[in-house]
Amino acid sequence: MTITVRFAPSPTGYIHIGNTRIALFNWLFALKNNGQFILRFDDTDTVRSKTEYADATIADLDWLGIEPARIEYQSKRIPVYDAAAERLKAAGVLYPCYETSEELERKRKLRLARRLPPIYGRDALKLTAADREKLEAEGRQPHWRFLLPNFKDDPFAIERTEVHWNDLVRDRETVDLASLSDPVLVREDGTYLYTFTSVVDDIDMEISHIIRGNDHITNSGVQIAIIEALGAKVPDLGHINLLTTASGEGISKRTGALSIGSLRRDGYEPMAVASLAVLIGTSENVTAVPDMATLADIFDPAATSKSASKFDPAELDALNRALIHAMPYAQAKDRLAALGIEGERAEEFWLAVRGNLSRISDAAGWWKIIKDGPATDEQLADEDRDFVRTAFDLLPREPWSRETWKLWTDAVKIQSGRKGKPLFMPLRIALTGLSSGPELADLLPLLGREGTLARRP
Ligand SMILES: Nc1ncnc2c1ncn2[C@@H]1O[C@H](COP(=O)(O)OP(=O)(O)OP(=O)(O)O)[C@@H](O)[C@H]1O
Repeated sequence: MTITVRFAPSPTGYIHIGNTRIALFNWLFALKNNGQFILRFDDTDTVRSKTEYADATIADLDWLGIEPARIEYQSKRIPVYDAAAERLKAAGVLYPCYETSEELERKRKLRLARRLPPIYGRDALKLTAADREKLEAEGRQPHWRFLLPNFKDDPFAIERTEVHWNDLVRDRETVDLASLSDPVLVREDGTYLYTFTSVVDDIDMEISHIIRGNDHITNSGVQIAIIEALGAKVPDLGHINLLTTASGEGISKRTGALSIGSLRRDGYEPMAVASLAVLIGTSENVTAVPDMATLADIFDPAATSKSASKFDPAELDALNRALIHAMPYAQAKDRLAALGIEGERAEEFWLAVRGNLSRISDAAGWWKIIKDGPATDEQLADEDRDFVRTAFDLLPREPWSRETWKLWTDAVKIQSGRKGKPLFMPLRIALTGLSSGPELADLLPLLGREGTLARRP
């Protein structure tokens, strides 16, 4: 079987870490199974959907390393939905309703008062052709509901009807259709709802596995009924737990919080974001995975927990540092060049400083310290000034290597009687203007004898 998956966001805002978890689950599933990944924009809501958001989503996915085999826009596929809607109408399972929202609300209250479930009572099914003509003559346009199957001859009886599937993540899953209203699939203005367009596209695009957030579980029950009414095979389904903020709040595109764009601008590495977005809330250890192929090997949708998981940016910081600390120069090269860090010593510089960086952009500060002189954060204490001056007189001759620092400080130790922090810290401050940073053994060859002497207080 060809594996085809899709990520189907609505372009109504910038995708966030929660959406990204779903995009990545689909992408890794495709990678692992030699399948294809379709990006499909659910942009039928023409008021809220914006091209700018769709373009930003493509760019965000690209930054993460997700390259869709196809990009589809539902707004360009209306004739496909028209044809499928006609088929459901012809089969008698898509029926016109004329109630206004006020009328529906009144009926809902009446049902509650009668201790009936507050769902749509299917009154429209009782309308005759003459009733409908009359309503339309009054200027009412119908919206169309899908008749959920109730396996009884009497369509007015709402019997207990359960839909089951074996979820990739949650094992046996059940939705009781009797507790749901017949869903509206076509609005009064003829536009289609997501519940419908998504099913039609999943069939048309031969989606083999639908992997999405567990906010869609009820939808899935309804959609299975629609897929069956259209005579198609139900894809395998997997519902992934949702991510919340560190304080437990929901994440929505509407707020813009934890958007991929903002994480990228904050200097996080794509694989730090991907590692956390995929491994959080699973039984796997959360580690910084250096590339997608390795993440695909580790990835196991069945290991996902059923309850929501908190996305903590502090964890992202730790993963980001771990990736940078181990990052080869070749991988950082272009971004370092964009910071002005290039030339024959750039690689040596990178290897010296990467262990101290939280972001690649932090390298610029160290490059400046090496090129232009110490930072001004820390000043030498008066009592250390003479000690440092004398120490500089003991600097070894060139050529300089990683051993130079030890040679130098051994000599300084003998001459001054100082050791440990009282010996090293004043030298570090004189050389860098900071009280912490990369190994001085690595910095000395970069500074060279002349550059080091220039820092003599
Ligand atoms: N917090 C979340 N955690 C995990 N998955 C999520 C989260 N929010 C949405 N998703 C999933 O992202 C995919 C794209 O959904 P959609 O575009 O509707 O996103 P949304 O953020 O829920 O949208 P909106 O905020 O506009 O309502 C869906 O599979 C959905 O289940």
